Amino acid sequence: MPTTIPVLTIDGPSGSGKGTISRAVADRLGWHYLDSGAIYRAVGLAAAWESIDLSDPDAVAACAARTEIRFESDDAGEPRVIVNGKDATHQLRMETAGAAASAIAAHPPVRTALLDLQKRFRRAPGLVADGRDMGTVIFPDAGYKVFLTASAEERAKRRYKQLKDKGVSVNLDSLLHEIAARDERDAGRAVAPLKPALDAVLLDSTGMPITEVIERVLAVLPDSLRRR
Ligand SMILES: Nc1ncnc2c1ncn2[C@@H]1O[C@H](COP(=O)(O)OP(=O)(O)O)[C@@H](O)[C@H]1O
Ligand SMILES: Nc1ccn([C@H]2C[C@H](O)[C@@H](COP(=O)(O)OP(=O)(O)O)O2)c(=O)n1
Repeated sequence: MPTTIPVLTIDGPSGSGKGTISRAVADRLGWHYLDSGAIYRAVGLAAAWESIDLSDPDAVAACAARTEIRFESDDAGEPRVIVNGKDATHQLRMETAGAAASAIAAHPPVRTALLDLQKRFRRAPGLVADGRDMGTVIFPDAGYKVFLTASAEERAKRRYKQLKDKGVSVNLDSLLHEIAARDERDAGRAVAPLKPALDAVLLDSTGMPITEVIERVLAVLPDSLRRR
């Protein structure tokens, strides 16, 4: 039976603001939130914990199928990601985890193993789904789709500031290099590559304050859904 639970997809490259904007919009709407990148990051981390060769599609897919991932909030309401019972929130945000996620995400059997898990996030009253293939593969029937971008330089600067604020020592040039390499791999893979859905609204957030991006994304929805 076709579902009528509304979905807003927000896809785009690393550092474009998907997580920040998706969380804020989900909060404003009172909808659920799917951080699909955290799922790929968690599988990459779990595979590393088990010393699995990340270039082995079947071994990583088997690991994806048995990895337990829980999304929780701490006492301050901050999101925590628990992987196989361990709080991996901090580790998952490192660029090394992003690179591992991007590597294992290129394997078709890994993506297949994670399909149902992602689709199950579609629950009433609605879902904001953040990733690379939310509007193209996971929720192609979503009524509302945004493809969020920003220049590579701006995205690297945002990530630099984000990691520095977390006390992580980083180098802007190497971040720019890593982000460009990840963009290329995510957009160049054969299965579910990073690309806008044909029916997505393109939004370039270069130089645009977060508050304005949130309003522009909310404007994609009809009034009836924006009112709570
Ligand atoms: N429009 C914006 N202007 C300035 N900084 C932004 C903007 N959008 C997001 N950021 C900041 O950039 C960093 C990366 O954003 P994030 O939401 O993690 O991106 P993504 O999920 O696409 O990788 C965060 O520190 C966030 O606060
Ligand atoms: N739907 C998704 C989400 C993420 N991935 C892969 C590709 C990305 O480089 C990594 C990490 O994604 P994530 O959204 O956490 O990364 P950023 O926050 O955008 O830097 O996972 C994917 O292939 N498909």
